[in-house]
Amino acid sequence: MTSRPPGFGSTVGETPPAAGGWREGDPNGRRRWFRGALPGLPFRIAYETWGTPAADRSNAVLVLHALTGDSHVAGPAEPGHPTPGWWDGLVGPGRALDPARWFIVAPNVLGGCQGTTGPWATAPDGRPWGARFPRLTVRDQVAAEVQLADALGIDAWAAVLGGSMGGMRALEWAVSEPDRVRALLVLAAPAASTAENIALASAQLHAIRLDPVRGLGVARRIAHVSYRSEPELDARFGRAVQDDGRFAVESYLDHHADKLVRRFDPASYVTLTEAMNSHDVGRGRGGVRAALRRVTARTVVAGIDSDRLYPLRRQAEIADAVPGAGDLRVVTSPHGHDAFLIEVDQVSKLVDDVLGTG
Ligand SMILES: CC(=O)SCCNC(=O)CCNC(=O)[C@H](O)C(C)(C)COP(=O)(O)OP(=O)(O)OC[C@H]1O[C@@H](n2cnc3c(N)ncnc32)[C@H](O)[C@@H]1OP(=O)(O)O
Ligand SMILES: N[C@@H](CCO)C(=O)O
Repeated sequence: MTSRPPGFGSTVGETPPAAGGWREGDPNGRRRWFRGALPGLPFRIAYETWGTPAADRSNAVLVLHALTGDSHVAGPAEPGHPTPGWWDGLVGPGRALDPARWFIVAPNVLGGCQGTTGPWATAPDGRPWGARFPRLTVRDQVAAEVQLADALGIDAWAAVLGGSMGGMRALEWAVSEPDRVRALLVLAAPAASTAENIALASAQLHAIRLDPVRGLGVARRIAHVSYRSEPELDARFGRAVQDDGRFAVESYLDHHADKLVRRFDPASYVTLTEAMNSHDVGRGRGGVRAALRRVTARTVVAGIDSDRLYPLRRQAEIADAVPGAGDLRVVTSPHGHDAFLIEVDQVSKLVDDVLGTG
């Protein structure tokens, strides 16, 4: 964790949280908070759980969300939370994550804006953190989640599951805390963010620094193109033009931008994007391959055949280096990176295999 360079984010973090943000309160009666501290950063983590912990906590599964996700893995849209659970189809009786068997824990990431401490929150001096919020790494985020596990009495997770940014944290958990992760699913995530990932993020960060609110919309448009595949966009929208004169694909991106701006904090988006840029499990550990050899979890690594953000070779690298990981698993989908949210049947099968319930 480092403080920001002088001048960083002069326009970032001064915006009030967007109206309707799911930052406070307990709208679904399941959200809980844990208070912890990293050096210079007292924090709270909002989390939701499903199911009942076994006396020895041996049935605990950690589910980690992606960039704009949160603790609401399952359940309907709610007041203040305009989207249903992001893996709603995976949680429930008879589903891959059955609360009758598993104690499912889903925290909102450190630096996020859906209940957990982020730049939107109040600093110890009583003023909003804003642009003073420390720069976080994925390792800091996992360190905070380790404190949550300690508080819940979970010595080792039966499984840690994550897609995209959640997959980065899942992998970091398995590398930094190998004794505490018995099984691991890394889905559509890399061992380290690549030059292209950082380049795409750079354009998004510049947009937000120019104008936090409109910039967040631009950032989402840039990002969303990378979340879908070129053939899909072509097949769905082609060159169609709407009555209002916009290309249909422009209108589609406008829609996703508007939705995100209404529910997400620009400064959190910056914090989380910078954390993803920091992601490199090999840093200070002798490189990626050496770091991945630390993993002792029963591991399933999966990618999506149409993912252009984290192409399959990024997951092949992980599957190749993690001891006993076996072959890379491939989710077949036209939808690109977002398939980790969309292809519920295929992802359920992966979760079954990780949990040994398939
Ligand atoms: C990790 C996380 O979990 S984040 C939380 C969930 N994720 C998000 O909200 C991220 C943003 N959304 C997405 O990434 C995707 O919508 C997913 C992955 C959730 C779902 O993907 P899909 O089912 O393929 O939805 P798709 O991307 O086609 O978007 C559908 C929306 O676009 C709208 N849309 C489609 N075509 C157009 C168009 N030409 N003009 C305007 N809007 C359009 C639809 O009306 C629909 O709107 P709604 O979501 O408000 O109902
Ligand atoms: N749609 C996903 C993509 C990033 O993985 C999100 O918004 O979190």
